[in-house]
Amino acid sequence: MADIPIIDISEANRHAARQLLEAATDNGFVFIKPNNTTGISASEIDDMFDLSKAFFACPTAVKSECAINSAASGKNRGWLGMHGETLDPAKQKRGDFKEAFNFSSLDPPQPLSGALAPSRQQLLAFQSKCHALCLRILRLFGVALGTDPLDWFVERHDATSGTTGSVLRMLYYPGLPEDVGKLDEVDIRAGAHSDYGSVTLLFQRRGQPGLEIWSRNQRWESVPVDPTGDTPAGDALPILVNIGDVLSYWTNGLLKSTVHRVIFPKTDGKPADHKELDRYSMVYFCHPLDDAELVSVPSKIVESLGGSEDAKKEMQKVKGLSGAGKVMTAQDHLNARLGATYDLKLKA
Ligand SMILES: O=C(O)CCC(=O)C(=O)O
Ligand SMILES: [Fe+2]
Repeated sequence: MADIPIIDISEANRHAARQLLEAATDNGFVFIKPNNTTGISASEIDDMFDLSKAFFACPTAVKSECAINSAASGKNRGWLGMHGETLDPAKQKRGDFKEAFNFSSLDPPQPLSGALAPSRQQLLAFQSKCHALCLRILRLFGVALGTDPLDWFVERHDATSGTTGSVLRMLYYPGLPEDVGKLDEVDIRAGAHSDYGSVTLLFQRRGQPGLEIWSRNQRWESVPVDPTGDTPAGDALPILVNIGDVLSYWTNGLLKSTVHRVIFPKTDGKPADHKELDRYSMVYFCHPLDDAELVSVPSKIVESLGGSEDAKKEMQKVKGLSGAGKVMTAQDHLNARLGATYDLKLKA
């Protein structure tokens, strides 16, 4: 099991900022203790999972009405069918064994079909609560790093002052679709990748494991669904938070954007073929404003501790994407990353 701490980020915990920073510089993953501070209740999360299940159960023709990257949905919004994305193209022969639905609050509103059609307000409310939680976490990182100003990260995520690539994503990994035949060794539910934005929130379900991280011990370690082991039924599970590439770039690699993947459930070390081993998860990918620049955050701590050799290599890659002499923006970076994992050309 991966070593991922559970942190209480309420005012009552005076050490929250330091604890968050420690986790972020270690494995780059942390659980947030559910309480009133997160602003997201157990029933709101359950309702979202009910909605997700109902949507993915709709006929393909219905889901296709809001297909991802269609002219109607717009870029990176809408429904993505089985194998529609390949998160680790160097390794995978087939795309990810998953379906997804990406929702963003940008104008014009994206089309919603099937079970989602009457639920726009619910999606908007949930995504805005996720964003508020991310801002709280970003504020704490600013405090922990002594950034100048302390809200340097927060200011770059102020959704009232520009557009962003932030997306709420529902994910469905079916047990084992009947038509796939035998699984190949490299077949995977979600290929190894790091997240592209600043902070990611992940909501998981009891009894539906599968997430693994490439830990500081240089091996795959599984991430628990309930890290306390005994969260009472009906209570919210801790929310998983991980650092994305942008927050890593801003901090010269001090905060770790850790590679992770989702594997098929196994019995006796082999992929299981039980239909009941579906996995549903929900992710909020928090991104900075499109025009935010990928530069180092003003912080003495980042100056003195950031800039490991690995981080420098990563930063060079990003600089390579932006072209000579030009500072890359969050939008340039996101477009480059999305373009590598699926076809971004808008279709009719
Ligand atoms: O479903 C999961 O647990 C993780 C999904 C994920 O890592 C992603 O979509 O970026
Ligand atoms: Fe991810």
